[in-house]
Amino acid sequence: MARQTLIAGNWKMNLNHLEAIALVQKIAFALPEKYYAKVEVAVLPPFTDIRSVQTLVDGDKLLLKYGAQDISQHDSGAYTGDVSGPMLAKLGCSYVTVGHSERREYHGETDELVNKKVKAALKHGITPILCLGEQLDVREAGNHVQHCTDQLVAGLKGLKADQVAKVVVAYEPVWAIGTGKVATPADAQEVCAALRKQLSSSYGDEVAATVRVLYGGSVKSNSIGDLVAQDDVDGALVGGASLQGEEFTKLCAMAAGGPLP
Ligand SMILES: O=C(CO)COP(=O)(O)O
Repeated sequence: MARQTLIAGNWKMNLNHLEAIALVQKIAFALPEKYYAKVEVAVLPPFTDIRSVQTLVDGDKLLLKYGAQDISQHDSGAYTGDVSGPMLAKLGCSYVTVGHSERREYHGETDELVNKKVKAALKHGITPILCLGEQLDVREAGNHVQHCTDQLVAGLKGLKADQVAKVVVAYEPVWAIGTGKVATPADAQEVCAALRKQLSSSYGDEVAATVRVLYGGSVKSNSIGDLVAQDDVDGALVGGASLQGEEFTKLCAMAAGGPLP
């Protein structure tokens, strides 16, 4: 089965719940339902917005999916500030990003913790979007492919093939995040193809052909088309451009092959 393109908007720490409602309404209004047949669209708001987004999506039967930006490795207990898989599942979250470079950098998340969080998401029926990617110095040294495949192997450690088949992988080179420097389609393809090859050698061709591999880093409506045209790029994890209704809608439409709504 062909992999369906996924565009996920990572809002990061932006927009309160009222602003979240306004943005989701804007997307729902501007992106006609026919586009959802070609592209799956998800938003990943801050925790405080999820309930409001859920109410809107359920109430208006929107085709838009939603999820969270982090998940605790624990199910419940004395873990101040954490939010658990059961809580996110109860809110109808379809996706959760795990191991985003900002969490690795600012919250000291290690591959080991990221691996636990991937397992926590799967345990509660939430699709983890396993984020990985190299810093600029790693790329300049020519070690980016090895770095990314190592992070993939570590993030999936201990999972069975049928579990891996449910994971989404997001290649986000750190030097491209929030910098306006989008990777070239060929650069994105190089790493995404290497990740798929790694999946194939660890879990078999069928799993490798099922897992969606996204690209993230300064993706805009004018760059998404050439990125998703690559064989191994199955969509994008979008930061800044996902905060603007019109631009995000345009980006989703372009990912669906157009035309603009
Ligand atoms: O980190 C990102 C998505 O997770 C990318 O952010 P930008 O699209 O703002 O570069």
